[in-house]
Amino acid sequence: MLKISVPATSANLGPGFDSIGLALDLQLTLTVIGPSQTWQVDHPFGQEVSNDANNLIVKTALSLVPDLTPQRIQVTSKIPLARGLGSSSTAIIAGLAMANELASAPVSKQALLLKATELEGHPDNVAPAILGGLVVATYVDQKVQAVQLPTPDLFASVYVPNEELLTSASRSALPATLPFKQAIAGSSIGNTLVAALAMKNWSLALALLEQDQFHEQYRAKLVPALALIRKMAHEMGLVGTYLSGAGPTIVTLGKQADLLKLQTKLQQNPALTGQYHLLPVDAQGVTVTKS
Ligand SMILES: Nc1ncnc2c1ncn2[C@@H]1O[C@H](COP(=O)(O)OP(=O)(O)OP(=O)(O)O)[C@@H](O)[C@H]1O
Ligand SMILES: N[C@@H](CCO)C(=O)O
Repeated sequence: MLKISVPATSANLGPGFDSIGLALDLQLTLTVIGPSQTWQVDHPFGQEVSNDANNLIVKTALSLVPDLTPQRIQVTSKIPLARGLGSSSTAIIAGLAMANELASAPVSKQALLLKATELEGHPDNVAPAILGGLVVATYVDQKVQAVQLPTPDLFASVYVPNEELLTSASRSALPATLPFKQAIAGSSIGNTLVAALAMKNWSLALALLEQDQFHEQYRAKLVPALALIRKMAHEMGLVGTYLSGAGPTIVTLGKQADLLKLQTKLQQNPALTGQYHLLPVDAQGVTVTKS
């Protein structure tokens, strides 16, 4: 039996738009039961997600290895769909990893990263989901370059609103161009964030997480919880709140004990009735086990 596990990811990390991502310990697990007449996908997502060859996992697998024998597969996942925790990336990577294992000529991890990035459109979810931990990556001219930074000694307070927000809808709120001065400010903040993360200067990193210039201000109207949670965290002396991926999930990074207190306070607010997770970083990335 083949089992594949892929972590959720929180992309952007403030100013790291389309570039920085963190793997979190909330997993999608795919089990390949065995060959079948047709593709069959048992999953917990209801009718919104197809359970045959049209499923994103299967379509992705077939895009890598078109002549794969159909299989019966079982998917379990606690990662909510279309909420900013990289669910589509977990499906893409699970599909690619399955195809790679079943193929007669498997491809390298770097080739899988390129293929996953092409399918997702940007590397900030797929790169940490493959490599684990904290990854900074760029995808320009069909070329992906990814660097794994030291795994941060931080936890993530994750607030998941009840409503879905598709990445495509959230990207349509973004401007076509940025003024040069704003782009330079955004880039310098992002660069300094990467330096702070590399030097394990967590207090500076947490402050810079809140200084994005690329996307949060344009998406703010779609994600009212961002301003609210940031304000409530500030009232407790905590910085490090940002919009996870395309939203609507809001993440605050910090020390586990501080985040527990923050969540207790957030849960008392009648405007914050979504789901809460307090997650460690996933340092493994995708894993494959055979038994
Ligand atoms: N396990 C899965 N199996 C099949 N399809 C999936 C699975 N997970 C996600 N999808 C598809 O991906 C869509 C969500 O992708 P989208 O990029 O909008 O959000 P996300 O990946 O959860 O968030 P973000 O990219 O902001 O982190 C779902 O509506 C569904 O169509
Ligand atoms: N960087 C992407 C992540 C979501 O897929 C975005 O913010 O749109």
